Amino acid sequence: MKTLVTRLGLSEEEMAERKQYLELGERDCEVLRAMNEQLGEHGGGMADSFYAHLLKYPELGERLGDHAALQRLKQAQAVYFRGLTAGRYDMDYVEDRLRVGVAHQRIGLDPKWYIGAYRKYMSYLLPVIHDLYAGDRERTIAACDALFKVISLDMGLALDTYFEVDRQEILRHKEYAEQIISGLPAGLIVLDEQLLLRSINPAMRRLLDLGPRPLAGQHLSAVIDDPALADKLAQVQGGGTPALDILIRRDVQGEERYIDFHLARLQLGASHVILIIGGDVSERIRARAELRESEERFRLTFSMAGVGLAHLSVDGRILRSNRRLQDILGYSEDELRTIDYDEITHPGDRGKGRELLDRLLRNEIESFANEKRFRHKSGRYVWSNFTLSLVRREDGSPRYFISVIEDITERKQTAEKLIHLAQYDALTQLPNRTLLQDRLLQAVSHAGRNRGRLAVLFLDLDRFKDINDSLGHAAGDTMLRQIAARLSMQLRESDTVARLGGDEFVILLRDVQKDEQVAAVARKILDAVTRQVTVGGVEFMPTCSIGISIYPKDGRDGETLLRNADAAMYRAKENGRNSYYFYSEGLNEKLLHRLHIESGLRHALEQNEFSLHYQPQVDAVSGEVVGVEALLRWKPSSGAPVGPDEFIPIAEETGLIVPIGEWVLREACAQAAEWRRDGIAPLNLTVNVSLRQFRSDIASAVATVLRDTGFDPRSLTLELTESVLMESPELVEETLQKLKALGVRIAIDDFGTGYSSLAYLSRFSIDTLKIDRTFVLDLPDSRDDVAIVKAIVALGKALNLSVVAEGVETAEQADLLRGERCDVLQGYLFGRPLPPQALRERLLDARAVLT
Ligand SMILES: Nc1nc2c(ncn2[C@@H]2O[C@@H]3COP(=O)(O)O[C@H]4[C@@H](O)[C@H](n5cnc6c(=O)[nH]c(N)nc65)O[C@@H]4COP(=O)(O)O[C@H]3[C@H]2O)c(=O)[nH]1
Repeated sequence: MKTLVTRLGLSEEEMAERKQYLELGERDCEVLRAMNEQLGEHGGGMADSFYAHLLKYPELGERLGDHAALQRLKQAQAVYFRGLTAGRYDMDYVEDRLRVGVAHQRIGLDPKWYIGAYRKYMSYLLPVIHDLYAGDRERTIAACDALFKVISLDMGLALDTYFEVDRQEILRHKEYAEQIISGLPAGLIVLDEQLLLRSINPAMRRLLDLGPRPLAGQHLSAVIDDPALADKLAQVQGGGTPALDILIRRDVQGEERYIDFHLARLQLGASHVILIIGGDVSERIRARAELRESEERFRLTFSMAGVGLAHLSVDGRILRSNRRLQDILGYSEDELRTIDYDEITHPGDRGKGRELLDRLLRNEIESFANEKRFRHKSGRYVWSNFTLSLVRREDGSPRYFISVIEDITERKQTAEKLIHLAQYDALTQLPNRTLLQDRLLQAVSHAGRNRGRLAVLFLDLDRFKDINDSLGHAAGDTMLRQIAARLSMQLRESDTVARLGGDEFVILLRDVQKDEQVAAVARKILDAVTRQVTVGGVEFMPTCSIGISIYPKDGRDGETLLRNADAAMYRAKENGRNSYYFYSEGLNEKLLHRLHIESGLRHALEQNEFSLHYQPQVDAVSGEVVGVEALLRWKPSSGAPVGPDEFIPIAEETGLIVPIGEWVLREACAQAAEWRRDGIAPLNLTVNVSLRQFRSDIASAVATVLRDTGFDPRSLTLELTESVLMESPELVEETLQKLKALGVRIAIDDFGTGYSSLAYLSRFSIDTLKIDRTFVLDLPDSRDDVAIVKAIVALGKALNLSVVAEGVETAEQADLLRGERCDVLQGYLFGRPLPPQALRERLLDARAVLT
């Protein structure tokens, strides 16, 4: 109550002022006090009649409550009436009055009822007063006047209470509304018709960055000055549109902000207000812009991507495709829409990835990739790296697939080429050693499982090195290609012909039953190879040697089979070339021995392991030594001497004979020159020249040696075998002419053992024929040999050639040869090949005997 008193400003002074204004003085108080005592007996009746009147109005009845409440009210009313005329109107009185006012206001007793009740009180009291003062006009008027004054004071207080309580109520509502408005997340401005701000909430202040400054009464343009808004406001003012939306971009503290304003008109009686509700939608706008941007980015990435991209429906139709995919597959976007991938997938790749696709659909993997071939519109196939991923809806159900197709055709082709290069021989296109080993492995394990047999044929061309050396590599290559083609034609699909390198080929025959069968194939191959080839304009009759090993008896793995076939091939070569040979145990030892010799030979020259022996040649008639034949000896530092019959063919094959032969020539010429200087009569020096040497520009080698040693060319005879002369006639003729031009003589060794025609004897400028010792051996007993010897000597005489017989071991042989007019004899009968010193002594001795 004290608060109410304070709020109403009812201080002592105020009350004094009110009383003064109502002219309520002490005299009135005395009148009222005097009356109060006499009114005492009317208190109850007054309250009864008062309430009886009130209860006539049902609306009031409800408010006054039940009987008990009514009794309490009546008593309170009686106290009130007594207080009214008690004559003490101090602050306690004021509080009492206010209390009653508050109680009335609370039960909803409007002032009209209150004032009406006073009227009832007054109407009751006036006759009572009249009776009380028994017509004393002055006292009656004084009492009524005092009563009016105090009632007016009371009413004033009651009305103040009503107003104040109402005001408080209104203030509470207002505060409530303001709390709601200021708590709103949306900004709110209320404008009057003149667009002056009535209120603005904190959210709007924040939106517009206005701070706390007072704004009420200011024009809207002071806070938002935007023509678009002004335009919309005009529409809302006009009343045509009840609500409008507008988006405004503002710069707030350097930051771009978007505010969505919602304008509404609110009619309040005859006037109206305008509500502006605003919200910051920057995030939404930004998100939308970002989404648009990202969609644009995606669109660009999709269409410009360097790989083929497509969106596929869950049932596999192409919904959308990019440019690259259209290029890769050769279809337009519209055409692709009518195609599903399966249709254009290579039949061999169709089921590929099915399991992965199921896993993708079951959400076990996010994507998968595999390599597939797709049919280009032109019909050709394109190799692709195909990746598929799945885009799902929010509920997890499949929405569409994204496929990425990368054209890897070129990469695949390169890889295939590389594989081909790695497995095939570039020159002949035959499988190379790697692929052969693979096939061997397969064949061996297949044969092992099926108790089968297979054959490995190791083939080496005879004298291929000579072709390479004399005609060059291009010619050699042509030859190899031709041989490769011939070999391939001889074999079945299931067999393999491989080239190991150089002139070595290997043939793998599967499912062979008997050795005869293999031998038949080997013969067929020999026949196929031995057919004339024209290489570099020169005609050749190639031959080859074949070594054969059989699984399982000659080896249980590819490597052993190859090694043993190789060993057998060497044996075939030793057997006279153009033949085949089956591997047998012990062959490897021979091969090892051969390899041993070969490696020893490579160092023999520099290790000074060679020496020369000289075998005398005597005049058949006088018995005088007229010449010597230089014969090569090799004593490896690490072992026993090796005979020339053994190492010369190897030196020949490996080409080592060229430097070795040159050494022989130089050594022999130097030796003979030395003997000459020692005073030994001029001797004819015979030096053997092999085919290989002959081809390697022998003429210039001889010229150099002769110049260096100063040996007389006319005393030098080069001994060639018939096989040298069987070489290409042009080459032989040209070389022989060069040699003749140097002044050296030419002898044919082993005459009669070869197959060549006799024509070359006259065609080439041959000086000497040497009768092979095989014809001498059985003289004079063998009539055939006697006949041959006679024929050779006769031929030599007819062609004006000197004839030498070698291998003369007995006097009978010598007699017969002498009798046939053979010119020179050579053999153990006249002397074995001797080291230079021994020979020197012998020659010096002979000279001593002669002199
Ligand atoms: N049974 C028997 N043999 C006799 C008799 N008189 C000589 N001989 C042997 O017969 C061979 C004669 O040499 P060839 O026919 O040119 O046969 C030579 C020749 O073809 C080759 N050779 C030797 N030295 C050289 C060389 O420096 N260069 C080349 N390219 N080949 C050579 O090696 C072959 C063998 O030479 P050698 O072992 O020294 O064997 C020599 C010699 O020792 C005889 O009365 N009875």
